[in-house]
Formats: sequence, C-alpha cells, structure tokens
Amino acid sequence: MDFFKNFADIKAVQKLGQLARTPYNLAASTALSPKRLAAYRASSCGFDFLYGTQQVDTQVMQALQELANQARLVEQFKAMKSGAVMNKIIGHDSEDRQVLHTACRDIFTNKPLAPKETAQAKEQLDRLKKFLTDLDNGTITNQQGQPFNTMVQVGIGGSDLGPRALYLALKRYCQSGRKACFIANVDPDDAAAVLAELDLSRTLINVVSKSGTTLETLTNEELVRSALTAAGLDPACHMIAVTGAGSPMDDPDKYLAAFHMYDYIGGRYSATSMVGGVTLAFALGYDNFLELLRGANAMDQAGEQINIKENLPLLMALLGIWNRNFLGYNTVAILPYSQALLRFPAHLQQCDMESNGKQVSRSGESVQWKTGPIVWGEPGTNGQHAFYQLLHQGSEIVPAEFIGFRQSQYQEDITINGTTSQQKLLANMLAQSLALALGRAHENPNKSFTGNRPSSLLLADRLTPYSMGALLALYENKIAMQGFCWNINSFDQEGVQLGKVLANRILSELAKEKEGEQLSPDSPELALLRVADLEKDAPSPKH
Ligand SMILES: O=P(O)(O)OC[C@H]1O[C@](O)(CO)[C@@H](O)[C@@H]1O
Repeated sequence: MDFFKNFADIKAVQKLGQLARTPYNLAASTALSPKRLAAYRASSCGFDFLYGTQQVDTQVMQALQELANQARLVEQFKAMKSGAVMNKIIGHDSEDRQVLHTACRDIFTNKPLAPKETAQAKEQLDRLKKFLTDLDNGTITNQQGQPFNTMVQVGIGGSDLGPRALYLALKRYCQSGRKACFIANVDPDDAAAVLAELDLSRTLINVVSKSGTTLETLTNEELVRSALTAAGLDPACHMIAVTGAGSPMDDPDKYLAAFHMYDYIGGRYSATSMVGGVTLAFALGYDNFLELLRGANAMDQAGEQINIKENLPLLMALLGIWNRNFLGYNTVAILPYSQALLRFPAHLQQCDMESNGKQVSRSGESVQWKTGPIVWGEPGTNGQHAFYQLLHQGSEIVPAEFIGFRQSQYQEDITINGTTSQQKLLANMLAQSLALALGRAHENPNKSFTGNRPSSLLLADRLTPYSMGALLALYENKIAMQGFCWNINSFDQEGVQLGKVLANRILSELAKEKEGEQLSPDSPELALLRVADLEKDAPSPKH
C-alpha cells in the first residue's frame, strides 16, 4: 500500500534527528513562561492537553506536523475507519483483516464510514437493549422469578482489561442495585474469591472470548458452570456469552443470550463492542453505555483533523514518537489522578504493548528504529509515595502522562486548611509535572533534582461516561497512529503464541501424572525440563 513508508525514509525524521541534538531544556530559568504554557495547549472533546512541559519548541512541533503529513497518518487513520485492510503483513501469511472498532461507535450519523459494520454494531446494540428491557420488566428472571442484580464477566486480556477498567471508572453511575464483577486469571483463587462474595442465584455469568478458544476463559467458564450446578442452579438460565461470529463458543443453545463481536475488532480495541457493552450496559444502564460510545465517536472524529493542534490523538502520538525515537526514552508512565481510573493504565498497557511491541514492518522486514515503549502506571497520589522517587531522581528518564479532572465524581468532599481533597489531588498532579520539568539545584547532591524530565497533562471537567469514552478512544487512536508512523502492524499479536503452545505442551506432560493425585513437588519442574529438552530438537517452522 502506498501508505506503507519506512519510518527511517521519511524526510521529517532526518530533520527531527537534527533537532533532537539540542532539545528544549525544561529546567532553564525561563523555560516555563506563562506564554509558553498557554501556547502549548490543545483541546478536543472536553479534554485540554497541556504539553508545555514536553521538550519541544516551535521548530520541533513544525517538524512533527511534517512527519504526520509525510507519513500520511490522518489518511491512514481515515482509511482504517473506512474499512481498509490495515491488519496485514505484505507478502507473508497474516490476519489480513479490516480494523473497525471505530464502526461500533459511528452510530450517531446516517452516513457512517463503514456502513455494513456499523449496521452490525447497531443490530447487536438493539439485541442488547431488548435483553436489558427483558431483565428490567421481569421477562427474564432467575428460576425463583427474582431479578438478576449482578453480572460476572469471565474473560481475559482484551475481553477483561478494557471492560473492567471502564466499569471501575464509571462505577459511580451504576444503576441502583446492580453491580459487575470480573474473573480473568486461570488461578482458581481468582474465581473462588469473586464467587465467595456473590449470591449466585441472582447472578448472570457473561463469558467473553473473541476466539472462543482461550484456555483461561474456557477453564473459568467450566469452573463457574460447576459452581452454579453445585448451588442447585441451572447454568443455562444464568450464562450468557459474547464471542466472535462463528467461533467455537458461538453456540446460542448453551446460553441464556449470546452476542457477537466480529473479526474486524481486535480484542484490545473491543471495549466499545459487545465485549464491554453487555456488562457495562447491565451495570451502568444502556443510556450511559451510549454516552460512552458518543464520547469515543467524538474523539474518533477529532482524529481526522490534519492540524496536530486540533487532533489530540495525533498530537499525543507524535510527542510520544519524539520522546521514544529522538530523545531515546524507553518507557511511558500513565498517571491518572483519579482513583476511578485505577485499572486504566493496565488496559493501556495491553492496548499499547500488544499493538506496538513489534519488530517487523508491514512488509515483513526487521525495523531499524525503536517501536512501542514500555507502558505502565498507577493512580496518583498513591504513586507519589511509591515509585516517583525514580521518576524524579532515577537514572532512567520516564516521560509521564498525567490525567486529571477538575471535579470529583461523587462530589462528596471536605475542606481542610482551606482546600478540598479534590484541590489537593489536582495540586499534587500539577506540582509533579512542574517538579519533573524544573528540578531543583541543591548543594547536597542527594537532594538535588536535575529536572528537564518531560510530561504532559490531560484535563477534563469530570470523569463521566462521555469523557471516559473520549479518553479511551484518545489512547486507542494515539496507539494506532504511532503504529502507522512506525510502519508496523498494530493489530495482530503473534508474540503471544509461543508461550501458549509451550504451556499446552507442559500441561500434556502434567496430565500424564496419575489422575486425581496431587502433583508431586518436583512435577512442574520435571515437566519443564522434558519440554525444554523436546524443544531443543524441534524442527524450526518453515519461513
Ligand atoms: O477474547 P479472547 O479470544 O479470549 O482473547 C483474549 C486475549 O488473548 C489475546 O489473544 C492474547 O493472548 C489477546 O489479544 C486477547 O485480548
């Protein structure tokens, strides 16, 4: 495809390389003037993005705009949204799929960019609405005629992280008497701890797996099924499913209700499909789920602007590339100053690292440039009392992305010493960004801060279904645009396969142990050695 340009061959990359020899020094005495802070600011969909604390100047910003234009990032994004086959490696066996999670939220117009896929999303939404209405009006109840009040989502990776992060973020908006829980890990203690807290008779189990083949999810499905049976309940009256159309799990007869997602939606981009939709709409209400989609759709539209000042996903993608490829920073910390965003960094970790943790280009060649950084994070202010020491004085420079809200969600606050807790929270976030940038000289080297450490601030009024949807899509789109720029396929995940294959081999070794007997203490290690031994002689697959 004409779009597929090697990063190193793009003209603006040479220019940025030169500019990176003398990056803006954030620790210089006049570096953070009010004029600069006002100028390095952009807004979309209720979010203000403050990036005066990045090591950029007007020349760098100009060159980043040129990079966006020369790599045709917005065109690639629009092509993705319109159904181009973006998930592929040219000349090699690959998934060869469209990438259309954006179609799930392009439902607020008569002219969606991918009409067939948006029609499919709407059909699933209609089915979900009917299912929820049946729950509300008592058409669907438990065997005693009581309403269901809890939904447990059983899934892992993209079938867990996004939906769980969004649920926790928006728990404040739960419908009265409704809640959701999640089981992901194949560790039996995960399910045991969740199930111990529930009245199973009032619980719906939502098994979510795009492939319908994931070991952890199928195992936990059986575990929960047997817990229902042991409690004298009929699993068929309690279990629902979300899976890829045509997957091995796509068997509506086994479930009280079944919903589809499609192969053009990647697992880690699936939170706005039925993968997130069923549990979120059950707990938060259908209208709140629609608001989430509305926010995501607004950010998808912002992603089509050519000017980086009007396109937050693109601007954030380019600043990330500046930090990664030109300033050489290996990692990014996502630091929400919002307890509700507790699991959002974990979701972004999958979304980013599974998407952009690649080392071959879209033409199958080894890339000669750095791709996705290591992404991690925790909410502030807790993180300040844990790992910020390294952020301020460590030998690794960690660009930070702060996320904050002017108002709290619950609006239940207290004024102590003249400020509310929300003000204390925000003051801390702003202070961290300043401290990272400015540093502080001190005669005692152990107390001195070098500063000149980049960060940016994302600020919105309040964490609502709409702003959460916009924030989710902001990051999804940022990640996709970075992948386009690096000329990698951000939409497959071949790197997770080898571990799965080897785990299955170790399991078949362990299964040889006498059935029902406890594993002897050295069994796992012996199985590991046997499989390692077999592997060393295994023929390499054809290239
Ligand atoms: O929804 P599924 O098919 O069960 O997959 C779960 C997760 O497993 C992965 O395939 C990685 O192993 C992720 O990409 C995916 O989100």
